[in-house]
Amino acid sequence: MPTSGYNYHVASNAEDYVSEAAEAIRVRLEDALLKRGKASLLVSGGSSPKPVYEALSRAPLDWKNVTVSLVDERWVPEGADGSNASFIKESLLQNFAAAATFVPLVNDAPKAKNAAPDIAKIFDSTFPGPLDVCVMGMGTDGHTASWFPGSETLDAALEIGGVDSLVWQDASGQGGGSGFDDRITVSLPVVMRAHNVFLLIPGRAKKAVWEKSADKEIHETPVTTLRAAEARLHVFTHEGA
Ligand SMILES: O=C1O[C@H](COP(=O)(O)O)[C@@H](O)[C@H](O)[C@H]1O
Repeated sequence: MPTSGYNYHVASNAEDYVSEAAEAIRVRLEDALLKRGKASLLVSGGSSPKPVYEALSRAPLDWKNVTVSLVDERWVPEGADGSNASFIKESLLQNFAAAATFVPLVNDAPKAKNAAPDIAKIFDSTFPGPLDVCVMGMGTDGHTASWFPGSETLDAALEIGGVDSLVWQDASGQGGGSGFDDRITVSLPVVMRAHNVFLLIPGRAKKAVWEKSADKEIHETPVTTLRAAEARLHVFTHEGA
């Protein structure tokens, strides 16, 4: 399988996928902490990265100097169903990782559209430079972050020369956002500037979606655009169910 310059890690089972991905992320965070005394980590919600987050939370890093935020958020208050913030607090920000600083992507505005510029200001001052690690998930419809196929707002997120770090998205495209259509997401330029981009897509079904996406157009299968990160992209999957 040609990988156009990115790193493709195919484990033989789910257990190895989890330990290998968690270790690879740990190494990049440790490297940033050694070089700069601090590290930045953006994480996705979803089922795919969950066991990796649980393993990473037990890594004895200098977590008090790690700032964590989200790749995307569904526009629901923290604690409500579908909240990526709650999910990250329950999966990643436990054990040693409980010492990290967390920056949410939601406020009490009624719609993400109106809130995105204010949240972007906080995001930009928290993360003025390239992120150390950006962890992406993927749905079987080929979305990553909240970049949904067929969404009318997708162009704003994928604009390569765009200046907005965070944009509002209406996920009610072809597949929809699982009932969570009002969303905020990082834009493609933020991900493309990151020092390390991890795509966590466990199992044969997601692996097949990723491999087929090589020939797809980005509006049809947005995840394919991550290939542009080349050697900074680390894809972790496994051959199991
Ligand atoms: O809606 C979302 O879904 C994707 C993938 O979720 P998964 O459950 O299929 O792993 C996730 O990456 C994204 O952060 C989330 O908002």
